[in-house]
Amino acid sequence: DATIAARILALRAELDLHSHRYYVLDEPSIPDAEYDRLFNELKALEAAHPELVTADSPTQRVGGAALSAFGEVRHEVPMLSLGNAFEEDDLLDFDRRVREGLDLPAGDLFGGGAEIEYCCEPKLDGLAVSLLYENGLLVRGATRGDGSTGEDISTNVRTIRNVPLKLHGEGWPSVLEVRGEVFMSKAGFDALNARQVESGGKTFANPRNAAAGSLRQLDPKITASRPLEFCCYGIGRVEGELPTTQVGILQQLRVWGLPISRELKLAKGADACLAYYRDIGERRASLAYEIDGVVFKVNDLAYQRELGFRAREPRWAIAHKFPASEELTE
Ligand SMILES: NC(=O)n1nc(-c2ccco2)nc1N
Repeated sequence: DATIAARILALRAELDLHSHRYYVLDEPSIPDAEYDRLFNELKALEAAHPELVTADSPTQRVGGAALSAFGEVRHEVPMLSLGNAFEEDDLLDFDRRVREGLDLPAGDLFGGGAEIEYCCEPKLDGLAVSLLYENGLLVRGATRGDGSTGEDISTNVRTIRNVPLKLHGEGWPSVLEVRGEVFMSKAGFDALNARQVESGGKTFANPRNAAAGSLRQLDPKITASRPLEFCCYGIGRVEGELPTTQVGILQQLRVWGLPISRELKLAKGADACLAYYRDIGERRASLAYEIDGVVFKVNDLAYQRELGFRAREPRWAIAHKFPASEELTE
């Protein structure tokens, strides 16, 4: 009846708010035990009134039966990998190529000429994923695959606790494809391997393999049991309005409930990018997740479009890698 339906809607709204504060704002608002109590109350009410269940209810994260195979997804906007910089000079070359590509003055010996603004982030070492939202609802998830065709992992991405099943607030585009990295934290990885040893399951070599193996499970219940996280870093297909800078878009995605990197920064010019690279490099061991470099992207989207994509890599972005860690060379 109406009061039950109202209670169900109130519980969903409250649970979504707590998830948003916990996963996106990093400001938990209630103890986990209280969250679980509300969640169980909603689960019980929905079990008694199945006709009131909707796909965006927090109880609908873990799908049903295991798939026999993954469907295929065609990426309308190709998901490309990044070109690499290894040395400082490679980064300076990148900045020079960007300025040349935009017909901007190369800047005199003393670094004159308007500096290019870059959006800076750590390069998470997980696997790239596309999430498609239509009218604010999560309707599909896909792996990068070969950049043009990926695997449909929609039931599995729904089990990732910090992926919103429904966008927050309002004003989001009717079609919004977001791209980001699915990864496992160092602590989550260690705990998973410990559990695998206990249960006689196989252990994983590193968090990236663990994330890939967990996400590409045909049984969503296994994926749901793995400590996966998602971090947004860009967009694909969009029908509607978005801010006109990379940083502005990411900050807007966060408002709509999508998690972004807490290390996001705007840098003016190549020297500021080098300072960011050095700062993240110094803090790398203490980060909660594995990274293999940092990523610099031209912040102005009009500039990004003007620079376009060379063959298979964006001209407007570069991954600046750290030296491979010593254990890899043993
Ligand atoms: N792995 C990672 O953290 N990435 N990957 C990109 C990317 C890949 C292609 C365009 O952008 N950006 C970030 N922060």
